[in-house]
Amino acid sequence: MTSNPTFHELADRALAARNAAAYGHDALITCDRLVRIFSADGVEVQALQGLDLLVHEGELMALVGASGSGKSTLMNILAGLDKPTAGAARVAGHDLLTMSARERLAYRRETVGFVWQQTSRNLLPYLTAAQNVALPMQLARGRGRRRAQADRTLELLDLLSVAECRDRRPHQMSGGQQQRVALAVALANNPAVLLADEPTGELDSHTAEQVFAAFRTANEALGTTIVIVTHDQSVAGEVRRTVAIRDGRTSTEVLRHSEVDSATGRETLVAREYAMLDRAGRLQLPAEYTRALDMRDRVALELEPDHIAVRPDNTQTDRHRQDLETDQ
Ligand SMILES: Nc1ncnc2c1ncn2[C@@H]1O[C@H](COP(=O)(O)OP(=O)(O)OP(=O)(O)O)[C@@H](O)[C@H]1O
Repeated sequence: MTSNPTFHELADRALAARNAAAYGHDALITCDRLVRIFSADGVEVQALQGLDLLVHEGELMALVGASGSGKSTLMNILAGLDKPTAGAARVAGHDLLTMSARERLAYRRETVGFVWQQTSRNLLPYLTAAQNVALPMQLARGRGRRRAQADRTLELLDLLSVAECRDRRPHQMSGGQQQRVALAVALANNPAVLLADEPTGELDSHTAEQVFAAFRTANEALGTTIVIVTHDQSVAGEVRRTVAIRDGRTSTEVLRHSEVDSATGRETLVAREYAMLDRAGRLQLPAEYTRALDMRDRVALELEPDHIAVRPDNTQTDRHRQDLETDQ
């Protein structure tokens, strides 16, 4: 039985709630119960159904999920190209729900950079690589400081190992070179966040590796926070954190860290999978786990000192067995 709280206890609780850090206060990207509903021909599609996600400054992380799970919807919202229906989304201090059209334009030019899957969507075909990289700087800051812009253009092309492409137009470059130049374009204004939607989707595995290496270089050398949507297992397997989206919500997360074998001195990457617990206490159990134990509709929970046990609901099978026994 719970006793009624005293006035002092209530006052302490109110103070603690006021002082509690807001969800995601120290994150660069905060998605808090994000909802996006599309209506087409009178039919509603809930592309995001209360998605929670935190990304911290300096992270390089991957988002994975089946087709239709909501990855592109989330990326378009983070890119400032689409608005959520409900919930909260903040990127580098910008509130993506309440931004004015003018702030949205500045946000897209200066706070986020993006690289899309289709190489043709990333680069202007009639400009050289160097002109493509310089363009966002000219649009954001006007035509002044041309020397500084030219220097930064060359630095970025050099950093991403495509300096030799500076005077070539997109059709004179390979697919991998185009994506690395696209990365330089996206980094031109030194964005806080770089978003990439299947950037290696149109490339063979060897070229994909080189392009992914360029993303890693950008993350390590410039400290840019990077979120990559990918189907590519070799990309998803190489980042420290992979978040899976299922039915418009974050479902599981794989964290990787390196461990050094004390005997051989060899370094290996160790991965561990976690399920996401949202703030309402909801948890998505992996489908293969629930299938393996034939868990449906209802499960039994038991609180143990250091874990919570989730067991199949045996009352249904017990009742079924009792029914059979009574029939005999
Ligand atoms: N503009 C739109 N109008 C109506 N429904 C949409 C729209 N955009 C997305 N959807 C729907 O929202 C859901 C999520 O789509 P989304 O494109 O975000 O998935 P995805 O995970 O990126 O898939 P894929 O890997 O195939 O690109 C899907 O059911 C999709 O049909």
